[in-house]
Amino acid sequence: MARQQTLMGGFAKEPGKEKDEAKSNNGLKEVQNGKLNTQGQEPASKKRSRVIIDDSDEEEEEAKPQPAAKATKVTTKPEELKKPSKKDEDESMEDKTENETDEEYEEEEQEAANQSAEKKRDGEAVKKLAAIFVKQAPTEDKASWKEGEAVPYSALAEAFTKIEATTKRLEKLEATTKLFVKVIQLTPQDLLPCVYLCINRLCPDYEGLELGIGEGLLVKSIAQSTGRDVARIKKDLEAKGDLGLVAIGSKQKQPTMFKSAALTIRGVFKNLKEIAAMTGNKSQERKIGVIKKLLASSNAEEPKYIIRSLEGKLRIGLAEKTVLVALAQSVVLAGKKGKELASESLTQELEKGVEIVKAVFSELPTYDLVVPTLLRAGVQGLRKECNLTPGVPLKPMLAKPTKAIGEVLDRFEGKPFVCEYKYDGERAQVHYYKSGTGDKAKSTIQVFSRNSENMSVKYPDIVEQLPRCIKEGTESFVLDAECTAWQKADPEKGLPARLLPFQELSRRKRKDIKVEDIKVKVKLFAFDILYLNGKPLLHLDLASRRALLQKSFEPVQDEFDFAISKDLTSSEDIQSFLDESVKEGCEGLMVKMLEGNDATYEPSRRSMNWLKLKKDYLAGTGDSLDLVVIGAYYGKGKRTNWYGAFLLACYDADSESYQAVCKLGTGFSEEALEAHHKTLSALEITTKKGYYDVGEAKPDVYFEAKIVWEVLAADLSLSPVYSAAKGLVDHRGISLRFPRYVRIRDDKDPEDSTAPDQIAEMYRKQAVTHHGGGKGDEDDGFW
Ligand SMILES: Nc1ncnc2c1ncn2[C@@H]1O[C@H](COP(=O)(O)OP(=O)(O)OP(=O)(O)O)[C@@H](O)[C@H]1O
Ligand SMILES: [Mg+2]
Ligand SMILES: [Mg+2]
Repeated sequence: MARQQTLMGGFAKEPGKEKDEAKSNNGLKEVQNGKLNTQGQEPASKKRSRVIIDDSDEEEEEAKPQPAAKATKVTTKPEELKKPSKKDEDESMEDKTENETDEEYEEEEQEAANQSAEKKRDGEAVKKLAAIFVKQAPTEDKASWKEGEAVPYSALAEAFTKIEATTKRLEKLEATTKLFVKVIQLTPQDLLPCVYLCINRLCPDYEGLELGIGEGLLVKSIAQSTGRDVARIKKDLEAKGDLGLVAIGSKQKQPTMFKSAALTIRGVFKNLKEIAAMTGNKSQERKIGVIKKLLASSNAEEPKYIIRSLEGKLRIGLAEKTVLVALAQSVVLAGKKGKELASESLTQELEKGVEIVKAVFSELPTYDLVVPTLLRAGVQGLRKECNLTPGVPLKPMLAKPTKAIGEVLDRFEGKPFVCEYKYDGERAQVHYYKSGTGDKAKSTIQVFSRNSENMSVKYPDIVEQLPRCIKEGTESFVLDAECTAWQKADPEKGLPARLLPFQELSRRKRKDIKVEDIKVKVKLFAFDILYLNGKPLLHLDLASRRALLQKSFEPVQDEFDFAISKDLTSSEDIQSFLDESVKEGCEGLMVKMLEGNDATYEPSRRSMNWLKLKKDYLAGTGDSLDLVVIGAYYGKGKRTNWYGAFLLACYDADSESYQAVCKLGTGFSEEALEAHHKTLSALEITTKKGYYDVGEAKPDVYFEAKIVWEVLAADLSLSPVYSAAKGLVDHRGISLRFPRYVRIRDDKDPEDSTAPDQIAEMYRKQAVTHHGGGKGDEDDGFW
């Protein structure tokens, strides 16, 4: 059966998708041959549809979609942050010198607790779960379907209902693991779509297919499928605030005429993919057609989850990292029965499994390869076969903000570090690999954004320029670099070549770009290398990686260079290097640990081993924030035609909710206000979304959460009005004082906006700095 062979998520056999399917099957074939190598694959060149400023006539459902569980960071529970165990406390007390301040104690305890919290939490969860599984083997649970049959969607909806009903991570993990175990035992080919539905995604980010269907279209679909008026549905939506619930309610009001075939996991997943891929003429009607069918066949809680999946927000509190832990555990558990489960070593085996799956996934973040390999070769096989592979972008390492040079020196405590220019452009992860031999040999260059979006279409000039900087002997690589707007020297006017500000870069078109038409030239500044000639380099320290980087590439005028760097130690030298970087058009410096275990590359982590020191740090909050526009206030006086101010929010990945953080009305030029009005008015929605937590804020209109803005503030304060980071520092939320608009961040998705715990950290740090000095705490990135 064709369907059963397409483990890789390529169920659809529609015209125009053969390439994808070939790619998927190709990946599968290679995995089955016991060799994992995506190098023979075609580059994924599908582009994500995005909202573009000045392009607001795009249809609603074509707007930039937002997947739900795209958690890219860990939010450590506040109670775990604040209360290190008694033992930890005792141990850390021993090291302290007399003259350290209380704030420093707190900061250090917090840092230590934070660093190990995630590991401990996973370890404990695994132990507790093992105990549960020993008592009641998940492998012996009854399933609602038979071996080999397509897994019914109801099995997933039931698991979702359990997961949604609890706030305990352990219970969420247990329900997810049990479902996966059954799927592996009875219908393993459905595991991949099952995992994707749990994280509410359709494919890896770099393939660019996303959910996030607009409210209007969903309302219409519900109306048509249940024979109710659009106006009534909207009324219900205002009352209930959740389209999922509205869908269930509407179905209950509908007379049941005949019973249609039950939905299956693979069927729903295939339909979601089809809907997301529909574009162009009549796509709106076609989408409604598929959604209507899905709703017609759905029962009980199913319509709720279908609608929420389509919206792009599942909101059952199931973070991707929990799904990944469940995946690892279920693979370990699936083959075990009775006695084997009771064995002492089960806990260790589960812990090891989780560790391996997480480590491998951070290097090769694609379920399309990880899931089939796990099914075929188990956890041990996964470690052997799956590694960082050019063609599959990894989540970049991120930096911690600092407020003063003293803080940088404190952090590195005499260990060697390097200061580099912090270029103000766009992050570019450049992949290069060769495939085929002889006449068929070809090399592929791909440029990925910080969101793993394929930017090769936006930057055909990088693709064209790149081969010139590659030295002989460099056969394959993954580079970490910043792509900046660049002005060539003008000898006639006597002007030297120079960096251009970020705004110039954002003027570039995103689609249909021809190299000859490009006005804004770009230059690439490489600062790291993650893979070279067939070998991943993540585990080497930065000093070694840098040496390899410099050995393998050469600067090309106006096209490619290494990030300018200096190994400095004194604060005076750092200060003058910072001033110099700013004079050259940079944002400041990046300061990085150079040697030892703390200098490895940590994918997706906002690490203490990379610090950013920006020119405008020295006053204010230390860093700008990237916030989502969720509402607006009508303008007065000169601004009557446009919005006068906006309601901004941060994104909390754990609760999949947007938390209001401030009202913003300054920093805009008239042109900017006009352009924002054009973009945002197309995103207006009927009522506040259930997942917007706005506290006491009362904007005049709400928007779909799509647009991210960079914002600066004088400082942060506790607020009875706004809900951001509520409970992390205080029972009140945190708000920005004197916020001002800086620019649009179209390289960030709403889910990549500043997180509540970053805001809490900025607030705490500000309080500490008022007392002089103090360290930030480690953020565990995705993990
Ligand atoms: N030498 C460098 N080393 C590392 N990153 C650099 C360097 N020069 C410029 N960058 C850029 O700086 C970014 C980190 O600082 P920045 O404040 O711009 O982050 P951001 O994109 O706003 O994200 P966030 O604020 O979430 O960290 C990197 O992601 C990278 O794009
Ligand atoms: Mg930047
Ligand atoms: Mg930033």
